[in-house]
Amino acid sequence: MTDDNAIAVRLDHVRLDRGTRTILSDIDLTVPRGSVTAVLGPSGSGKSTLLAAVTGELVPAAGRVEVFGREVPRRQRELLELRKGVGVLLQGNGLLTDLTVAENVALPLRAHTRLPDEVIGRLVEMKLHAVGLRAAADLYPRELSGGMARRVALARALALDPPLMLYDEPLTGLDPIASGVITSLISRLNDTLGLTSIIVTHHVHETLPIADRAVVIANTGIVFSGTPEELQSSSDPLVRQFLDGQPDGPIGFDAAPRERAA
Ligand SMILES: Nc1ncnc2c1ncn2[C@@H]1O[C@H](COP(=O)(O)OP(=O)(O)OP(=O)(O)O)[C@@H](O)[C@H]1O
Repeated sequence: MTDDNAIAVRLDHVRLDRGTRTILSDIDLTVPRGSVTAVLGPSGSGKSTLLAAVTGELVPAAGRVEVFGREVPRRQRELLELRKGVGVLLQGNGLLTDLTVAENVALPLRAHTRLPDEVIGRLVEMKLHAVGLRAAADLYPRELSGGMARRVALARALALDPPLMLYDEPLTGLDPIASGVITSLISRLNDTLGLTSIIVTHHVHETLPIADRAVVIANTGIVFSGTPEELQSSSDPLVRQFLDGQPDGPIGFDAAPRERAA
């Protein structure tokens, strides 16, 4: 247990394995409440794996993961309770195609609350308003652009008013304008709703302007942690290779992450 209310997420000496492979090891990370933290790193470095440890989907092989001062529980019932407080926006949006936009956003409210239809309707309207899509309530996902679909998924992730938002590659597949809309929405929602946000991405240049903290993972560990300004001015060869997109250097882009003895 930590008594530090200023911390939303804390990883303490965490090791994360997938099967017999160690993906991340000895990870220490603190995410301050109210902040936007960008978790950056090359493809396959373990960014999504890190998020899976925060949602309790992946149990750490070693160490401890805390969300709002509580260790991420292993028992299903407690885990479900924790997950109600964690909004997750996945790359694929996960919208159900035979439901309207409003019905998609209502899903978490129907699954986790006993609110009357009328109240759910009002809440859905508010969430859609928050992402600028109130007028799209009766459309079906196939009628939406990629950027609109991502915003609907964002409204749905916000449905239960989670204090913590996790974004897994929120800009993938979006054009620069839609990317700009999503990044400014993430930032605005974080500030106006008093959330804490973790954004996992390889879109460094689009994400850093809205980030308070940046973390770079590579070669099974955290190779940088600091402010976006510190990141940009870092002369660490690993960090530079990643930021400048150089194929040769200390990060083996094409190689599978190194195996480590457990
Ligand atoms: N469910 C799983 N079972 C086994 N291996 C997995 C699983 N999920 C991910 N991995 C492996 O773990 C490593 C890290 O994957 P992860 O998806 O966390 O990386 P990432 O940094 O998010 O990559 P990307 O940017 O490509 O999504 C990869 O080598 C991947 O193949």
